[in-house]
Amino acid sequence: MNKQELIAEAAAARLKAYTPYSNFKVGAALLTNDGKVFHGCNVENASYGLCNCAERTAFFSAFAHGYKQGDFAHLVVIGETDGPIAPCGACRQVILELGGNELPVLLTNLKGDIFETTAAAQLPNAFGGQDLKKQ
Ligand SMILES: O=c1ccn([C@H]2C[C@H](O)[C@@H](CO)O2)c(=O)[nH]1
Repeated sequence: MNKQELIAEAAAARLKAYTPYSNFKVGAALLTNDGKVFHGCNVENASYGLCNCAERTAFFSAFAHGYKQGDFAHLVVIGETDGPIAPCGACRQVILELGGNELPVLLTNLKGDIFETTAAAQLPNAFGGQDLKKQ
């Protein structure tokens, strides 16, 4: 699957977003090394703090289907932003741990602006499992 096809998957995922509160729809497409694509969309809730972003939805769905860090080839995220969408801090933390440092991340918008980065580049000096002292 090429980048444009994966962007199209993310755009399709975006249309499934449940956003009665923000009306801001985000889509994600997470490609696995064996060629499967997991869709993610943001899913909101009247209890605002329970809203889940598109990026985390995609990763959690992939993990629920048995995929794990090392199994992913590419993440694409799309939203209706002026420039390429910028994942929130919580998602950067999750993308890094579940996707791994080197995971290529393509951020885009409905106009086709593209920013290509990696999971680690999106969260410098990250907190991680290595920081947790074993008791
Ligand atoms: O990268 C992003 C940024 C925001 N949102 C969602 C969270 C919330 O539902 C809405 C507004 O913040 O957009 C995402 O899903 N991904």
